[in-house]
Amino acid sequence: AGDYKPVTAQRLANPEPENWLMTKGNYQGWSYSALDQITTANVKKLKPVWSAATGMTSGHEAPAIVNGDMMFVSTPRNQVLAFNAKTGRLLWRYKRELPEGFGALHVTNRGVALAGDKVYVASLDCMITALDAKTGAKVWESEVCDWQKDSAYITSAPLVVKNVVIVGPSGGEFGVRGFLKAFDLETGKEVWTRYAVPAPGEPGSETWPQEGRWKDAWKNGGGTMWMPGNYDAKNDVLYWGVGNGAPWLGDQRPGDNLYLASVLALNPDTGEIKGHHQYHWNDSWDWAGMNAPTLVEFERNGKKVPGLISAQRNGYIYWLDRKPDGKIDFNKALRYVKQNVFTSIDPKTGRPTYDEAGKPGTGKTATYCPSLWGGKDWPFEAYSPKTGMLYIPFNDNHCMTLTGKIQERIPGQWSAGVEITELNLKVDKNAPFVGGIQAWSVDGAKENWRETYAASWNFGSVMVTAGNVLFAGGTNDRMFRAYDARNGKLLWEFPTPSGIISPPSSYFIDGKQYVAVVSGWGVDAAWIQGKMHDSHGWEKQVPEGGSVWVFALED
Ligand SMILES: O=C(O)c1cc(C(=O)O)c2c(n1)C(=O)C(=O)c1cc(C(=O)O)[nH]c1-2
Ligand SMILES: [Ca+2]
Repeated sequence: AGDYKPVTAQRLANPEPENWLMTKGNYQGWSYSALDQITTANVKKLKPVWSAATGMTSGHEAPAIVNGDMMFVSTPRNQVLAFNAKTGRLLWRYKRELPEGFGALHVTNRGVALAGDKVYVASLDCMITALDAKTGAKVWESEVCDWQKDSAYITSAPLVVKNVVIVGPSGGEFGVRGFLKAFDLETGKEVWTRYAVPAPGEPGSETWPQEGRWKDAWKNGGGTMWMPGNYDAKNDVLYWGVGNGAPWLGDQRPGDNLYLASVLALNPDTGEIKGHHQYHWNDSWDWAGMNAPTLVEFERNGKKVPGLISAQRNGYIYWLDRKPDGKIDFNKALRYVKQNVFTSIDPKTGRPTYDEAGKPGTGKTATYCPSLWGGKDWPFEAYSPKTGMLYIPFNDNHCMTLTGKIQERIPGQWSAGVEITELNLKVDKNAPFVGGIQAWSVDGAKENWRETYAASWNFGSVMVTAGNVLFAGGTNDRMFRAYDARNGKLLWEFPTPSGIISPPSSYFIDGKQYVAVVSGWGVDAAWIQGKMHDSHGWEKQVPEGGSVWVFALED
């Protein structure tokens, strides 16, 4: 491909339907394709066009990113593959060896970012690397974190905004104080850093212990920003989700603990905080708030207003007002799975009150629902402007019993305040399902339809198209499925070699619409499957091994 079309800021702000230039397809985070060649009427005729093994096991969580006829797929263990998107021919392979002694809790990667003639990828060992899109040759690399000293690792896809590429490390279970860093696209020089937990004296620090036994809690307080953010290009505001508290037990850091379990509105040029909303204070469940909300407009008193919507791990869907200056106002929150902790939500502020019996503490056992994986973990929701619905891959009928303790923080080791062997997941044996998809009308704030899976969790992102087709993997039976986005009717399915936890994407070349997805089960989905084997007798393992799949309509 000698004619690689540079990915400009204008293209990112207004992506052509033919391409899939970023993880969720657009800056609003819609996971929506405006292509409509594949429809509810013809999707039955979808056939595989090409596939390719990635050569990696573990969880493949990156979408196929497409610009013109080039496709980029990142895989576990620091690998990027470039294919001809039409033929499947492998164009180049970049691989970065993991340093000796490296270990991480989640050995995965959620995708690359594109800008200009470069491909940006963050790696488990805390580096961000710019590659030449045409050849895969390394152009620059910069350090985001220190995997040894900070016990941090990166799984997130970076996000490009104007002239910077932004990413943050993981490590909420290792006591990492979360942050984002922005790097200059051309030189790789660091432009800004924004910590999610304020240092003493900074705004928000008053919500952390200032003295006494826990006065240093902020230093390892968590709040990792391990999922990519979204961006309001019109008002130039970045929205990024903030993860769980560290350790998990809130009584080891008394206070609300801003900005844990929150969404932050940031100035993309400086990292300055312009607004925030905290979903729940003093996070004690690993429920986090790392999923950036989806940018939509919703109806209020017959008028469309700019808003943010998201299904959070804590079991509630949030409608928030998005102000041009970055301020975020609470509008409403509705429960979408069983939740036994919030007893009420303040209608003005969104602040919940808790049933203390459902809040684990140090030496205190509590059972809470949903379990730490939440109503929805990291998989992306999707929004269709055609149906006006938000599609949520969800899991219900599961709870967790935890007993907190004081764990010494040793770099590189689990220190969440609970023994990793004592994560007591309890799935209701009488429940008719665990995983599923819910479709909610954004304006009407009500559930329109749902699909449920009797014998599987759902660990897959969903993607919706202008042909009103909703594509979804996520189940342990290895299927890739297409639903009617209007009513949830199953229209087509195809078994892939492994289970699918990567987000589907769509693109268009030479008159043909393609749908791509990466098969490759692993990480938490695989861990949970093992637990379900023990408790429910489900198949112990879903076959592992990554492969890229591309589908189109038969001629
Ligand atoms: O606190 C963190 O830094 C952090 C990072 C990650 C990650 O980077 O994948 C996960 C989680 N937490 C987490 O709580 C979680 O449930 C989870 C599931 C997965 C996955 O890939 O299936 N990653 C992560
Ligand atoms: Ca976590």
